[in-house]
Amino acid sequence: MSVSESVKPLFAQIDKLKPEYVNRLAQAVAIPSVSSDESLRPQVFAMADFLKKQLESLGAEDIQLRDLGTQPPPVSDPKLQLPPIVLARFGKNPAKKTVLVYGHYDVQPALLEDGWNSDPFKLVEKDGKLYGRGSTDDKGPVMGWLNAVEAHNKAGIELPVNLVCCFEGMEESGSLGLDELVAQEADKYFKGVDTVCISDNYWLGTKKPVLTYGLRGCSYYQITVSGPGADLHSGIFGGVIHEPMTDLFNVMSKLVDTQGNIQIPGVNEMVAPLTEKEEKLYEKIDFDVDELNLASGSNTAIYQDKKNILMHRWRYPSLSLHGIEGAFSGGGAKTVIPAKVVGKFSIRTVPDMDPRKLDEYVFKFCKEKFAELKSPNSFNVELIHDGNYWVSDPFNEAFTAARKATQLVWNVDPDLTREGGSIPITLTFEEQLKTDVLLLPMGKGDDGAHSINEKIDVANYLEGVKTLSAYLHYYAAGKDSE
Ligand SMILES: NCC(=O)N[C@@H](Cc1c[nH]cn1)C(=O)O
Ligand SMILES: [Zn+2]
Ligand SMILES: [Zn+2]
Repeated sequence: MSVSESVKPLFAQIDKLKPEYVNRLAQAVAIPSVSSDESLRPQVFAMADFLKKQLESLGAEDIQLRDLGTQPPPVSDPKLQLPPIVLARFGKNPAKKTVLVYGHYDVQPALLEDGWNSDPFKLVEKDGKLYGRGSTDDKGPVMGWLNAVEAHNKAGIELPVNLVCCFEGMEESGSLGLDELVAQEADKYFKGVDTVCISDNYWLGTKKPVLTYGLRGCSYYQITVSGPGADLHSGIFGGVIHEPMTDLFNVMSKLVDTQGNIQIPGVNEMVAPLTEKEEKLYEKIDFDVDELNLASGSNTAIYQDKKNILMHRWRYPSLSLHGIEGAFSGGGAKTVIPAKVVGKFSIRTVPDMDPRKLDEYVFKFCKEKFAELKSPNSFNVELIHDGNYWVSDPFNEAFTAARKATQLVWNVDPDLTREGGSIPITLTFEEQLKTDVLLLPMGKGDDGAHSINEKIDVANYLEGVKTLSAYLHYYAAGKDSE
C-alpha cells in the first residue's frame, strides 16, 4: 500500500482528536516557562515535569530529565539552576530508521500590559486561531510531536520509525548546556539517529507551506555603564555629573544606522559574496512586501522588493537594539538619573562570519566609542550567548520525505526557504551526530512569535500534526515511496 493510502486512518484519527490536542496545548501554555526571567525559573522546571508526565502517559521509554548544573555568568543569582533537557524514546527496533525530534519548552516573556488582547498564559480559541505565548514558538510544535504519537496509539498504527525526543528549556536564552549534552550523548542516547527534524520556525508568509534549509546565527551582547553610587535626582545632579544612560545611548546609537547598516568595521567584510546561482533562488519564492507588512502590523519596511527583503532576512547580518536594564520604563515622569544601565543588542550572523572575530570587532568598536566620550564612568561590554548559522542541502532524503508529506496534506509543493531567526543547536546536531537536519515548520509567518498576541491557526496545528506524521511515514518508506 502507498504511504498516502496507509496514513488515511491516521489522518481521520487526528481530526477526531482535536479537543484533546487543544487541551494539551492549553495546559502547556498555562505554564509561564520564560527562560530569560530568573524569577520564573521554577515554572520552566514545572514545564519539564509536565512533559515528563505527558511522555509517560503516551508510553515513552527511557525518559530522562538531564540536569545541566548552574547557569554560567552573566546571571544575577550564581546558584540559578539550568532547566533540564527532557529525553525520551518511542521504540528501539534496529530494523527501523531513527528520527530525533527536537523542540523547546521555554518561551519568550509576555505581559498583558505589553498589549495582549487576553492573558498570554491562557490559551484562547477565536476565529480559527489559538492565542497564547508559545502557541507557535515552540509549544504548539512540541505538542504536535506528542499529538502524532497519540494519534498512532489511538488508531492502532505502529510508529514507522524509532522516535527520539530531545526537548530543551533554554532555547530562547542561548541553549546553554545543550551543546555539551549533545556531544556527550552522540554515541549513547543519540546513537543510531539517522536524521534530525526540528519544527521551530514558520512559513514565510500565510498561504504556502515551506521547508527550511538555513538559519542565521545569533550573538547576543550587553554593555554596562555605571557611575553614581545610587539613582539620583536630576534636578540636583543633572548637568553636573556624567550620566551613565547618556554614555550608553551614545555608544549604542553608533552600532547601526537607520537603514539597518551595521557600522562596526570588519563585520560586513566577513559576509560570503552573493553568487548568480543564489540570486536566482529568490525569484521562485512566493512572497511580497504586503506579507511582510501584514506580519509586522505596519508599513515600515526598509526594502519594498521581495529579493532585498529576503536577502536581508536570510543572507545578510542584522543588528537589533533590544532594551536597557536599569532604565526607567514605566508610565509617568520619574525624574531619576539611573546609576547603572545595561544595554542589550544582538547580531544575526550569516555565512562566512566567524563568531570569535565578530566578538573582537564588537568589543573594540564599543570600547573606542566609549573612550571618545572621555567619561569617568565605568564601562564593560560582553557576550551573553551565541549560536552559529546553518545552511543545508534541501534535496536530501529527509527533505524529500517532508516535501511529499507537505504535498499530501496541503496539496501544494512547498517553497524552500531560509530563516532569519536562529536555533543554536541545529549545527551541533549536524556535526555531532553526523546526520542531516530538516526544519519542518508548523505555523504561519503572521503568528507573532516573540510578539504580542502570538497565535497558531487551528488548521496549522491540526494539519501540522498530519504533516509531521506523514513525514515520519515517508521517511521510513524511503525515497521511492508514494
Ligand atoms: N523559534 C526559534 C527562535 O525564536 N529562536 C530564538 C533563539 C535565540 C535566542 N537568542 C538567540 N537566539 C531567536 O531569537 O531566533
Ligand atoms: Zn523557537
Ligand atoms: Zn523563539
